[in-house]
Amino acid sequence: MPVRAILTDIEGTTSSISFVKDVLFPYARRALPGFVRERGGEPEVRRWLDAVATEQGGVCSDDTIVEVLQGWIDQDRKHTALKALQGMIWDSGYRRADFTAHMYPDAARALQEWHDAGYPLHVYSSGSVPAQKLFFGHSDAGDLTGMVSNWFDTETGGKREAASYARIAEAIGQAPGDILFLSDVVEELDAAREAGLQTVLLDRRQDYPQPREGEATHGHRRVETFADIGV
Ligand SMILES: CSCCC(=O)C(=O)COP(=O)(O)O
Ligand SMILES: [Mg+2]
Repeated sequence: MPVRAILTDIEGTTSSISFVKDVLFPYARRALPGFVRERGGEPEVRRWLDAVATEQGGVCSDDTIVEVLQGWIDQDRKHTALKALQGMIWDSGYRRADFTAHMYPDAARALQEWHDAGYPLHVYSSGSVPAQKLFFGHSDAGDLTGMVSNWFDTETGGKREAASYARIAEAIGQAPGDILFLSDVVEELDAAREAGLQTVLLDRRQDYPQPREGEATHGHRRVETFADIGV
């Protein structure tokens, strides 16, 4: 089937899981107490802190909210409030050049080639849209934001829900069957396939030392790098 647009995940797909788990998450974990102390009064920050308190059953002190959020980081919870707050914290890390975002060279190369060939590129990640833009804007391969037409996060819906992919297809104005979704998580690919998208599983040795083969691929086409996708 022809592909007319590409939708990609970030962590484990364009970029290594270890950069997110070993650099970004610990950075946010450490910075959280100071961030909440200094910026907890800003409406855009308070809105998400209040969302955490509500989920905990009501009124909570800021110290408790910080502990809850740090626990969610440890569990890799893909909670929209956590992701929004993490994005705000990483902003200063990127601006101070404390780190650049990992981007596999094969991913940067393929995205550039597809962009040059006229394929619209879109991103769908559990990271908040501002965090995605920071990530692509401060990547090891330079500022890649100009290549991306649309950004989607969990405000569009969960990545394991077919309805999210239907919403994305609608938003970008493409028939679901014309969109190729790339991810390292089979449950996300299952949801995308249910919505009618084409799918490819990224199964990178650095991120997944044990190849996912046979039933573990859930029938999705499996590649180890973007160079093998061959749009
Ligand atoms: C792009 S922000 C940093 C990554 C992150 O927080 C995350 O949860 C990534 O999840 P993904 O959906 O890209 O696998
Ligand atoms: Mg991923």
